[in-house]
Amino acid sequence: MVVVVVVVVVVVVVVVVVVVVVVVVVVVVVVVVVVVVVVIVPSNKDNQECGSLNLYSSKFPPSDSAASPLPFINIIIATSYTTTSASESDHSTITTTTTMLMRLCSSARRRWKTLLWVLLMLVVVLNAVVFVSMPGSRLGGHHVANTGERSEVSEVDQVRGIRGASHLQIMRKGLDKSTATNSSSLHYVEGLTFLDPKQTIKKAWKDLLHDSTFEDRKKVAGFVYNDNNNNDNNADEDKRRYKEKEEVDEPTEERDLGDGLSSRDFTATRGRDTQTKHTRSGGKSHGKDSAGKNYTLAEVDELVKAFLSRFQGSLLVSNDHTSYEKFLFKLQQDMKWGPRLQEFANYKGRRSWEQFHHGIRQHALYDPNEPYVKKLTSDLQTREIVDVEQKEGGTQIKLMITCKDEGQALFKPMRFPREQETLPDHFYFADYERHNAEIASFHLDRLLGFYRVPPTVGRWMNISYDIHRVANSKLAKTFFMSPVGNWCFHGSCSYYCDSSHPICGHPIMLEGSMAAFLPPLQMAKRKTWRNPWKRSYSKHRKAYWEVYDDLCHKVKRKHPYNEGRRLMDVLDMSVFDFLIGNLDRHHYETFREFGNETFLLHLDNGRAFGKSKYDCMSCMAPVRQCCMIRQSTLAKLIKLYQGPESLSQVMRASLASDVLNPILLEAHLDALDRRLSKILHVIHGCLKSDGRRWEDVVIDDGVT
Ligand SMILES: Nc1ncnc2c1ncn2[C@@H]1O[C@H](COP(=O)(O)OP(=O)(O)OP(=O)(O)O)[C@@H](O)[C@H]1O
Ligand SMILES: [Mn+2]
Repeated sequence: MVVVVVVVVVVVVVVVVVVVVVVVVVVVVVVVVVVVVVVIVPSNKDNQECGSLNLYSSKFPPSDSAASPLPFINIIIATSYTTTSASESDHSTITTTTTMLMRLCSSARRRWKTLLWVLLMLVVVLNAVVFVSMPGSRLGGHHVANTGERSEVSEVDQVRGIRGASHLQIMRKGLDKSTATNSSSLHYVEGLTFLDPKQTIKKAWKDLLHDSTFEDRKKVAGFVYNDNNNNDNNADEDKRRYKEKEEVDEPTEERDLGDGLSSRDFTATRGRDTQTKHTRSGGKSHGKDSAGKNYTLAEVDELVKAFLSRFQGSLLVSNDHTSYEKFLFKLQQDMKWGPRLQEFANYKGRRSWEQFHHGIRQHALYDPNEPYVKKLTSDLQTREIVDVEQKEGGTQIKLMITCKDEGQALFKPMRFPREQETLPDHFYFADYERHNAEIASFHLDRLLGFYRVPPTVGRWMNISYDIHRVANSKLAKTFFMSPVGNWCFHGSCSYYCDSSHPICGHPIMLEGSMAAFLPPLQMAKRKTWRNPWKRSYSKHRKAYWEVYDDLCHKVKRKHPYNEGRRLMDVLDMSVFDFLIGNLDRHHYETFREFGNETFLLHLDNGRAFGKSKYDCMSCMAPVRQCCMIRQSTLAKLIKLYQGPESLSQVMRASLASDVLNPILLEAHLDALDRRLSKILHVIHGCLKSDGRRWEDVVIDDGVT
């Protein structure tokens, strides 16, 4: 009996002791965890991860610092950050406390083992329960331990949810994030206030944008960090080297320029005072290179002569001294425009982007003579930005920008300097896009009187103020500061959207192209068509038309190419792509409600102007294989060949209006003149071969 009583007492005492020990351990663990999570971890995080980024609020942490979704694992990780000794710093997730308990478990006598394991589990569960109910835990329902920001975050998220349905509707409800409270917590350009458009004296800012040279602006942009100044020196050095290389690379007598033409063919007529040539030098001088090289060809001179005598007296032929601008204006006097898009026909609106949508017609995207076009390009370049998100689709990062006037634009950032050409071993489809190619393509399209590219301008963006401040959370997470202190982001997409492909400011200002946004698809549906002369997009295969020459015969018989303007539009597109050097025209789009008798939208010209010394003769395959060209297009090309101004001259003058000028380096402008001659050479070849008549080759479909 006594023995039994003693045993019971001993057991009770032991149990009580164990319970007391466990309670003490639990209390200690809880206290440690609370101290670590509430006090140590946040400050530790700031110091460890934000580093030089502590200019920013908690909305700008590097994305990989995001907390683990499992809170108690977080605690353990956090504790191990601060308490593990050197020997234990193997990034395991075991805390000092849990290690202690585990050691106790393994060294205890067998009968206590089970009990201790249960206690260990209890401690872990308790940890979890305590953490889940703490502010700052994601499972607890709060994002950051900043209560002031909490409601705003969820409100913005809510708005974004609706935004998915109709962006414009939400914009119309007066969402203006530039004045929303989130900007208050974001110290966007501390220490760089002179670059902040809001704080800079307006005039100085205007001067910087409009009256300074490109070099001046680059210097200002790179002013803050020495590293960048060094980079500038390197860039200058590269430029010098590039120039020297250019001289070396200058086409020599023997060099084949494609399509069987060698530079000898061009120089053969150089200096020859033909009737067509002498007028070229009469053009207004724009500097050393403005006269351009003489790309006259004997065969082309012959074509021009025949054209002039054939169409003398019509609008297709002008006086030798008539400027190209005047010639184009006259030629297009009786241009067909057609009806407007139904949705916008009866609403002109006051804002430039509304008038742009109102101005879309069956036969052209815009009318360059309407005042809204100038207003639109200026708005795209200067309007305050109130919302930025990534535009889905396509391979490269592009941003959908909303300005304060609710106008929207597609922004493509600058990825590398203009001097950098497409690498020789890169396929066209692996090449980066160029913002300046988008801008230059708009100008060329307008000069050719096509009006099929949405108005596109250059814009300097303050990465922090214009983009990050108003970016949605998904995009905002990808912002960071590069090792030399440049502001960067990479967005999220299927290719090229990671930290090895950053888009960086210099140190904070970034160049890019802004293309006016077409009406939302819900209001004006578009149809995407496969280009019959699409490339294979394979390293190994060739497309049918690259192997056989008879694709045009097949295409001509097929709907919608067998009637109306469509085939001629595809040929115009081929001329356009050859001039800009764009191999990436896999598809084109049209506005559905205009049916097939409508113009083709020339969207996505970002891969153009990649190689100034190379002429993509295969881009001309549609024209060469069909041996056809629209009459008005030929007339414009001949006028530019004839002068008084060359294509490079009118392009140079047109591009000068852009804030990012120079848009194209001289080598690319020069290429335009060379390529123009080559197009006319192809047409000459068509007229000469197989006894083709003019009517078979030069097609008048009534579209000018
Ligand atoms: N100005 C615009 N307004 C509205 N939508 C546009 C505009 N420009 C382009 N888009 C749409 O966005 C899509 C993607 O644009 P774009 O083709 O320029 O991107 P991308 O990344 O170069 O594509 P890809 O990788 O296919 O070459 C286009 O197919 C077009 O439907
Ligand atoms: Mn593209």
